[in-house]
Amino acid sequence: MGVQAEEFDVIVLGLGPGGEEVAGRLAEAGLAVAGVEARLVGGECPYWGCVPSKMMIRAADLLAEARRIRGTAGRAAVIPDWTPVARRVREEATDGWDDTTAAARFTGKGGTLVRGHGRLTGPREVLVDGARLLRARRGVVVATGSQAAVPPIPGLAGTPYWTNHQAVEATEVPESLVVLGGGAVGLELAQVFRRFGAEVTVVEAADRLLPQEEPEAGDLLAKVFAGEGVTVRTGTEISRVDHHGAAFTVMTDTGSHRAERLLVATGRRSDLAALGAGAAGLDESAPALAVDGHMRAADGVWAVGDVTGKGPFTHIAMYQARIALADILGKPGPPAEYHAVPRVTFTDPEVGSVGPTERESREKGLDVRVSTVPLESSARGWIAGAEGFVKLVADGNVLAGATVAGPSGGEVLALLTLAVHERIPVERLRSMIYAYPTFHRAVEDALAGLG
Ligand SMILES: Cc1cc2nc3c(=O)[nH]c(=O)nc-3n(C[C@H](O)[C@H](O)[C@H](O)COP(=O)(O)OP(=O)(O)OC[C@H]3O[C@@H](n4cnc5c(N)ncnc54)[C@H](O)[C@@H]3O)c2cc1C
Ligand SMILES: NC(=O)c1ccc[n+]([C@@H]2O[C@H](COP(=O)([O-])OP(=O)(O)OC[C@H]3O[C@@H](n4cnc5c(N)ncnc54)[C@H](O)[C@@H]3O)[C@@H](O)[C@H]2O)c1
Repeated sequence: MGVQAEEFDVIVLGLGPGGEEVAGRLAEAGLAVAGVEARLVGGECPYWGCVPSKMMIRAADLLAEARRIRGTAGRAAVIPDWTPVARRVREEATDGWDDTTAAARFTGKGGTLVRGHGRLTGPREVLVDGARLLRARRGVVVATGSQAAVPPIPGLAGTPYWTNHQAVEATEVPESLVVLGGGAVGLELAQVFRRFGAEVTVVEAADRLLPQEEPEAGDLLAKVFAGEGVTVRTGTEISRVDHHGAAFTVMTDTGSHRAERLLVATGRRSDLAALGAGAAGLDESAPALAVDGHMRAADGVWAVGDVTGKGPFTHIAMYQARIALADILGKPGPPAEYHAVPRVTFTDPEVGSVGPTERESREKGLDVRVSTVPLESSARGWIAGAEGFVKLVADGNVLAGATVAGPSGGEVLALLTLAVHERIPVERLRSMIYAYPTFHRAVEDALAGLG
């Protein structure tokens, strides 16, 4: 190839939450580590994902809470202003989409930051921007994450549609917005922009919102969204998108929707061919890199995070990073377990869930028992007038999965995540004392309902 290779112990390809964690800790352990990053050190989560979106949600939730004052605590005139939200996202969350601090964090640990697009050219070899060849004695950690998957809808390509990037970077609230996709990204952002005054329509191909979660969750969100003035179209196929002047037109099998902006939130994808996975002996036509319990994808190749397809969450990327790290350092602990993966959609009400849904449990042939109680069954839920529910799915005498929808649903979920993770018997959970009057007392009622 004619290019002199630079030698390292480990090359980490992609420095999102997963890659940054492995690379930083390996460097701290004294290994020679090259971290290759095409965009910003920190990845999707801090710059265009979890952190800025939750900052936007926090602001939108404050507006909603203020609007609840009427009839309960007096009167409040609520005047939304996006300026402080955009400022916080720019200044506090993302540093103006500048990763100087994050890069210094990595290099301060002794890592070598290599900026550019890396491509595997062998199991232990990465070529950056076609010019700089890196070779790893121990191996490569692939942590290249995922990007917005844009469906091949006629007319869509070439229009100035938004993905999560432009939505998070927005300095103004659009007058109107069509959101394609009723998953976590679409629903969280739809609710934010609606609460700040946009006319919002959500178009979801499946027959309900959040189709990967319990049907009760999607039904509840559809009801709440309708109450807030969001138009929800489920079971809807999009046939074409046009963009003329300052407006999009989204044509569907049930009618068309016009809006100033169009947000595509139809899932994520990892492009294994673009990172040269085949050169490392990996199947680059697969949707994700297959890994074993210690994150090994092949001899001398580990993979962590979204690219593994085990759950597109920052907590999964960081969990896997710790496991890969131990394996690379020759101190492997227990293999990864995925029976108790928690996930939270930060809509209001929040939907937190862990383990399989009822349907998935039945498909797996588990000994399924189900109990669902409304959140109002807890005194606090009733006092707060909170909409939501707790749904438990038991497999015999242990919980396989659970969903909590309501205020702080993701926080209440913690006790159920522990129960599922540790396979605590239902009888033992029933014998526990639940503080009065908390939202989580609904869990006690739901346990009683398991029979
Ligand atoms: C709007 C939104 C909100 C979200 N909210 C949450 C949330 O609340 N909670 C949660 O747990 N998760 C959330 N997620 C998901 C979370 O952001 C991801 O699961 C997480 O960022 C994945 O981390 P990762 O390390 O696998 O990869 P990423 O964060 O995707 O980072 C991968 C990095 O690799 C770089 N890269 C890719 N290919 C190459 C290459 N060939 N060469 C060099 N560099 C490369 C990229 O530039 C990127 O910086 C959200 C996602 C979105 C889009
Ligand atoms: N709070 C969180 O932890 C959080 C927040 C945001 C995103 N994420 C993760 O990031 C990932 C990506 O989120 P997402 O919401 O983009 O993906 P998703 O897969 O969760 O949802 C995408 C939705 O788009 C629908 N869809 C697909 N093609 C469509 C089409 N042509 N027309 C209409 N609808 C279509 C799907 O049926 C699905 O409901 C998710 O897996 C999510 O878990 C997590």
